[in-house]
Amino acid sequence: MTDFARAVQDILAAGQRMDARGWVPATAGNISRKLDDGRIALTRSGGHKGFLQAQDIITVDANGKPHRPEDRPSAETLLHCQIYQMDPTAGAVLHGHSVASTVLSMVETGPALYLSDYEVLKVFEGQSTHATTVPVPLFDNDQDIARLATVVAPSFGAMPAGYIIRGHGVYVWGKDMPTALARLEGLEFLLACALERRKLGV
Ligand SMILES: CSCCC(=O)C(=O)COP(=O)(O)O
Ligand SMILES: [Zn+2]
Repeated sequence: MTDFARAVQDILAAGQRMDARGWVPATAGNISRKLDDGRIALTRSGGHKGFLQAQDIITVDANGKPHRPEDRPSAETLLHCQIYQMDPTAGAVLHGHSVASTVLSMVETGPALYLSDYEVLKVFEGQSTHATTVPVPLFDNDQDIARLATVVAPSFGAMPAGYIIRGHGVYVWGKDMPTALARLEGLEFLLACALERRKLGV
């Protein structure tokens, strides 16, 4: 099996898993996987990410240019390319639109959400104890993705859990698809906990 064929399998399975958890409503979300030759396999723009088929996965270069000019890659391709560029260890990127990330990022007006004292924090890079605080940067949403990328850029290096676009959703990555999925599950679990605590007022 080729690396591209494996990447297609990874992306289809990730889409189904994210859909099962309610993180990719309607046509929301996008998913990518870096290939051994440096190309990026990612989802086409539009379509439900829980029902992806092999033909819904295309390849772009490191700048987001599709290898086949007729292909229309995800509208957020540049954010995927930026992550691969800023973190050379990244092998997969996941973007979802969960209720918790959407609501919390609109309620919190500061520059970040802070997650403290949860055992699950250990799912993130470099974390070995619950007794810590992990910041999740918040960036205002922008339909100009290139401009949004320039706003996100200075925060790379300080984002062990990924980041959130306000009122939009999360970006998470990892060295491979299983690692990216584990981090997404960890972050979404913690955001759900934070949302519950806000509802309880504790
Ligand atoms: C209805 S979701 C709006 C677009 C978006 O935020 C998204 O994640 C999906 O865009 P894509 O072009 O990757 O399908
Ligand atoms: Zn989105």
